[in-house]
Amino acid sequence: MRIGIFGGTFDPIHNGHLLLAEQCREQAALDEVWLIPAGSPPHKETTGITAGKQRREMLEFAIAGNPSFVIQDLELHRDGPSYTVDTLQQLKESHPTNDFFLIIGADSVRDFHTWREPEAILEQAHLIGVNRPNISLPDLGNLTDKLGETVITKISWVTMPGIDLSSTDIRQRVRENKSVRYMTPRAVEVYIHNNRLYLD
Ligand SMILES: Nc1ncnc2c1ncn2[C@@H]1O[C@H](COP(=O)(O)OP(=O)(O)OP(=O)(O)O)[C@@H](O)[C@H]1O
Ligand SMILES: O=C(O)c1ccc[n+]([C@@H]2O[C@H](COP(=O)([O-])O)[C@@H](O)[C@H]2O)c1
Repeated sequence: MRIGIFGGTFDPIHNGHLLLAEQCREQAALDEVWLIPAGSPPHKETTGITAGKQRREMLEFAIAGNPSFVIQDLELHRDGPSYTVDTLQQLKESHPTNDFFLIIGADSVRDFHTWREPEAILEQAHLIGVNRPNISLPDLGNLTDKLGETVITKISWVTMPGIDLSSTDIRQRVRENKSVRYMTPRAVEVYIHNNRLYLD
C-alpha cells in the first residue's frame, strides 16, 4: 500500500490540514493517509500544548466517516521529542511492505535540513511538499548542501488551493471569542467549546 504520513501538533486540526491531506491522497494516488499527532513536537515550545488525548480526540471527530484517513498515535505513547526518523522506523518495522510518503507543508520543507537525520528519513520515505500561503516555495540549497543533489529526486510537490489558516489563528480567535466556524469541522469546534480549550 502507498501510505501518506502526515504528522503535526494538530492543536487543533483545521481545514487547511484536512484539505492538504485529501489533495495529497488524490494527487499522489495514496491508499491511505495516516495522521500522526506529535507527542512532543521537536521544534516547538511544548509548554501549553493541549494534552495529546484531546488533540487525538479532535482528530477523531475531524476524520469521522472517512476510511482513507487513519490516526496512528504511536508518538503519543513514546517519551521524549517526537522525531520523525524514529516514527518512520517504527512504522517500517510494523508494516514492512508499505511505501511511505512523508507529507509536509512548505514551512516544514524549508526547515527540513534542520530535522534529526533527514538523510535517514529520506531512505525510508519519499517526501511530498505542499504549498502554504505566505511561505514561498523554498529553495532547497540547504538540503542539497547537506545531502547532495540526488536528494531532489526524493521530493515531489502537491499543489492545493491555498488555505490561509493555522492552529495559532484558531487558538487566538477562540481566546478572543471570535468565530472559528468553517475553519475547522463543526464537531471540532463544538469539542473546543465543550472542553473550554484555548481560553487562557
Ligand atoms: N494552512 C496550511 N496549508 C498548508 N500546510 C499546512 C497548513 N497548516 C498546517 N500545515 C502543515 O501541516 C503540518 C502540521 O502543522 P501544525 O499542526 O503545526 O499546524 P499549524 O497550523 O502550522 O500549527 P501552529 O499554528 O500551532 O504552528 C506542517 O507540515 C505544516 O506545514
Ligand atoms: O524529526 C524532526 O527533527 C522534526 C522536526 C520538526 C518537526 N517534525 C515533525 O513535523 C511535523 C509537523 O511539526 P509541527 O511542529 O509543524 O507541528 C510533526 O510530525 C513533527 O514531529 C519533526
